[in-house]
Amino acid sequence: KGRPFKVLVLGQPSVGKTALSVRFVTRRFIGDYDPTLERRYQCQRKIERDCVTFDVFDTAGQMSFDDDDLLREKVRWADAFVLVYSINDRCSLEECTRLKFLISHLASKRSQRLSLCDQGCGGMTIALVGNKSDLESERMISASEGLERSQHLGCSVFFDLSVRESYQDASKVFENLYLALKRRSRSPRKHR
Ligand SMILES: Nc1nc2c(ncn2[C@@H]2O[C@H](COP(=O)(O)OP(=O)(O)OP(=O)(O)O)[C@@H](O)[C@H]2O)c(=O)[nH]1
Repeated sequence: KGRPFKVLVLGQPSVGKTALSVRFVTRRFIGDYDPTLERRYQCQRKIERDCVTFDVFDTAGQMSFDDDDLLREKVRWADAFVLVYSINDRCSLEECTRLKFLISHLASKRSQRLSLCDQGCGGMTIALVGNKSDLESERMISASEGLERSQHLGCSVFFDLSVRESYQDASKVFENLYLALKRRSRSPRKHR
């Protein structure tokens, strides 16, 4: 109790990682940010009966992890992950797939080294988020394709949403991620 729930937000530049994190923490949609900065935000939410402190690490897109060491450090830090793509950019969805395999690889090395069952034998709690659904006319990835990909990648949470239009949806990403991790830690022996 009292330990923050640490969430790492990842994805290609300009998909809306900062917009999503800021929307969740402040309820506001803020249009433009300095793309070079990494930011960390904290906030508290009551979820079911728990008072949860969220620690959200919004990574800068440009460091899209060609450098494995940087990512390794962050994977070690995080309890759960949010992978963001933009529904009008297919490359950004492929980047989420790449990041999922990269973080799984780094996390499995971590649990092997420690030889412990960490959050369900190396399984990870991940949300896949397709952002900018307000740009319907530019859509390249349907919601059902996004959902299918999330299932294929073993993600616990999927949303096709617009951070611009919905605080509720942005907030649910983080809340559902917390609930998914909680469910999972209740059954720690379950393999994925
Ligand atoms: N139409 C629309 N634009 C959005 C939405 N969310 C974010 N944007 C815009 O997308 C652009 C990039 O948003 P950011 O939040 O800076 O994206 P990021 O992934 O943090 O980008 P980097 O910091 O470069 O990694 C900005 O111009 C936002 O206003 C959305 O839901 N709809």
